[in-house]
Amino acid sequence: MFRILVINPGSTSTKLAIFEDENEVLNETVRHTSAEIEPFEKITDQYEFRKKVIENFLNKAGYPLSSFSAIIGRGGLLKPIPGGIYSVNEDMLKDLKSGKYGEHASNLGGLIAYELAKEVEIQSFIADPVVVDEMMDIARFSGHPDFPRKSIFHALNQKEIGRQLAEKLGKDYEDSNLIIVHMGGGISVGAHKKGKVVDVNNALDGDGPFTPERAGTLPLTGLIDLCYSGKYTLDEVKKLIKGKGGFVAYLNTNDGREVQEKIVKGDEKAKLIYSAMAFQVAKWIGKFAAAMNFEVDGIALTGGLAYDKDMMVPWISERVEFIAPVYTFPGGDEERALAMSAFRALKGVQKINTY
Ligand SMILES: Nc1ncnc2c1ncn2[C@@H]1O[C@H](COP(=O)(O)OP(=O)(O)OP(=O)(O)O)[C@@H](O)[C@H]1O
Ligand SMILES: CCCC(=O)O
Repeated sequence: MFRILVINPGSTSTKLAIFEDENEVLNETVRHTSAEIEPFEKITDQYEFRKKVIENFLNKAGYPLSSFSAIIGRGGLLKPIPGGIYSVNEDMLKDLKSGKYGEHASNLGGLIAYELAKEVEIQSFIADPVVVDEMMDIARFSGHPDFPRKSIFHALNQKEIGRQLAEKLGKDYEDSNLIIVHMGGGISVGAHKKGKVVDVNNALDGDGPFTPERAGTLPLTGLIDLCYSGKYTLDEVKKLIKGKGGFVAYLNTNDGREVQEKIVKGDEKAKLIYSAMAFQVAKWIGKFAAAMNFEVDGIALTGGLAYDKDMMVPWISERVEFIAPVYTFPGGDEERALAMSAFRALKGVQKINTY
């Protein structure tokens, strides 16, 4: 029996799971408020904070590190690579630590998996990192050659949910046209055409709907003026867009459930902001339906906000269900997707890639 520890650091949470072969033994989501995260200037500064969360989880669960066969973490901003499982090696560690390809919570997945695995001399992996790139060439244009569009998104969950949605529709993933919307701390909307994510918003880089903690696409001239106003440093502007944008900027929270509670208590501003997010998500779904000539078999809503079946889900669905049937996969299935990659690699039935 293989016992696998799964580490999934998201922008607003750390999700942890223990699998024994294909069976999930434990799964816990530790949520991090914006007040908790804000003091950390860089993602790597969160290393000790997140590692402690994992150690507490293991202590509480009563599983010593030495009882695991392998550790798999969600990764990470790396050079663009094909999907699959990768062992964490020195080159990967260097890129994750330096933030050469950017900063994201999932960079910590590979880093912490490696350090913990080293302590007990077991293998560490990452799988389907956020940089998986299957974009069609026509989608790479932004409008200026200095700014090509990039494929950075919730690849792990989008691929897993794509497969689950295709199965629900009685089709093969490789033979379906799907739109998958992951709504977490960040939001990505992906056009999955015959098993490839041919177009997707860059969820990290001012491209897409606004999110619980990100500004999404902004009016460009206003942003340029702000950059040159002398009021903000470069890091402050970056934080304004990612970390202090979206719900955080409008409502001072990154928690969708808190926004819901405000709405239920009659807060009209909260209702308007929450419905504006649903409106923007629906518009991006329409955009990617056009990217697939409106030949869409199904639409999936997943990520934390897809738990909200009273407001977020119906407010999006009512605008887009004429395109294709809408299904929800609340939360997603990232931990299982990671664990199954590690399981297949340990069994020797999936090739382990070298970064
Ligand atoms: N029942 C719920 N209703 C509404 N919002 C919810 C619910 N449960 C979680 N959320 C919200 O979903 C968001 C977090 O989603 P998720 O856990 O998928 O994100 P994450 O893993 O932190 O980040 P990301 O998925 O972008 O990497 C938060 O705003 C959280 O408050
Ligand atoms: C880039 C995908 C993950 C996120 O939005 O946080």
